[in-house]
Amino acid sequence: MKLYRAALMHTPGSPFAVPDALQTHDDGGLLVEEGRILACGSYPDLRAAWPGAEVVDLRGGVLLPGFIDTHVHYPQVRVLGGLGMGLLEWLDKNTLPEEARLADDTYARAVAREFLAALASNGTTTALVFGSHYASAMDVFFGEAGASGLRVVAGQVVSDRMLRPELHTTPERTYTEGRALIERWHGVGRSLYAVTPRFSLSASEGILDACASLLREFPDVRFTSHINESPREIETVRRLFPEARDYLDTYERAGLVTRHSVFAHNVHPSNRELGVMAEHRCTAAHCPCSNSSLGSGLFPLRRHLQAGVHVSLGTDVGGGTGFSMLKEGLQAYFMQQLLGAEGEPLGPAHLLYLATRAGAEALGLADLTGDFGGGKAFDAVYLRPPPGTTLDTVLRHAEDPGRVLADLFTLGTQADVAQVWVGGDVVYQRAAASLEVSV
Ligand SMILES: Nc1nc2[nH]cnc2c(=O)[nH]1
Ligand SMILES: [Zn+2]
Repeated sequence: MKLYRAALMHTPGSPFAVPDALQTHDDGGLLVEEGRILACGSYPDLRAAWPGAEVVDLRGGVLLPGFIDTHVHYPQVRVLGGLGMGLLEWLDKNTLPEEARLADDTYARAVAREFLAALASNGTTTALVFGSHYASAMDVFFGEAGASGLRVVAGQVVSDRMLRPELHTTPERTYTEGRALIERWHGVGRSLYAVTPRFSLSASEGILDACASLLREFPDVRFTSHINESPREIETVRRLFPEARDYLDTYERAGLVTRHSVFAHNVHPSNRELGVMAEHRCTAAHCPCSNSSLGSGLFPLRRHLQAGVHVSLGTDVGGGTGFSMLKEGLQAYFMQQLLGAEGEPLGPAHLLYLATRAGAEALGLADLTGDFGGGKAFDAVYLRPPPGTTLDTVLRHAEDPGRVLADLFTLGTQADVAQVWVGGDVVYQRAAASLEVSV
């Protein structure tokens, strides 16, 4: 039994629903046994109640629940930085040529390792991962994900039009390869499967129906895709699906809008779409860095909240600008500021919730991870800025926990991530002298 001692913060509730959702302990303790949290509270109280527990002294930094990235592309880590393009040009010129390279398993393995290492070193402990178009690259990915210790929900991406021929499949292969991957990997270790048509623009009704068949056969499997990202994309989908009422309807008619569905972006939704999403309790994964970089638009967070649609956060690497969920939270804040009177004012508690607990809820994993509640897995990120950095200076002068959290989102980077745990296992440790001091 270990007692981790640090300043700690988490959001067991939603700050969009309750005013005191942020819980903090300046001198906090987390009691952990076999990777599970037994208790979370003030260190002196826990120390008195469990005097025999081994103390891990992490004072000087802040312990947060591990970040949960609900939209990130495994094959795109090497093509980050493709600036100056809108979505469709960016896919065509920057991204799809790289995705085709994952036909080679050796290449795919190197990319998978880089990708998983980047998640862990940024403090992300759970990710909903858009996969590769190649089934063999997904076998490689799930193998590497198991070795990394991270929680991943991932699936083979499927498309049968409008991309490039080597990335296209058929409804039949969608079903047979998807089924084989689910049987091999869903529920194995910390991995789950997500059925993943790329977007309706590149999917025939046949492909969407094959995806629905998989979901009917494996009801516990998750679903993810893109929606309502850029005006040109939306217009093309309208032309490709003349019968559909709107973009969501292309998925809805196939039976793909469920509690297990996570739709990335949704920057330009209609009120009807928001109503249906709320009714089916699916999630919009907001990706503010990507929406800014690709010029997709300003996410209408308030309209989602007013309609009752659940919202989580994603980095959308490589349309986004990196793996940091701290940066993503800050960009979400910026975009609501830029919306003026239509923006939803976000405080640090909202940013922490969006980066952690909201993702766990989106993925149906809120009983397992996303906050430090008793019985949950010890999935955590320890942020400790190197001495002399601006964040280090600012934190020394922060007057209350809310301000500490705001400072972490404003100034925190990958360099401030000192250690990361999943289920009590260390999955990342910054190269330095050991931070664990047992007393
Ligand atoms: N941002 C983003 N949008 C997409 N829509 C279809 N594919 C993609 C992708 O790879 N990135
Ligand atoms: Zn994406």
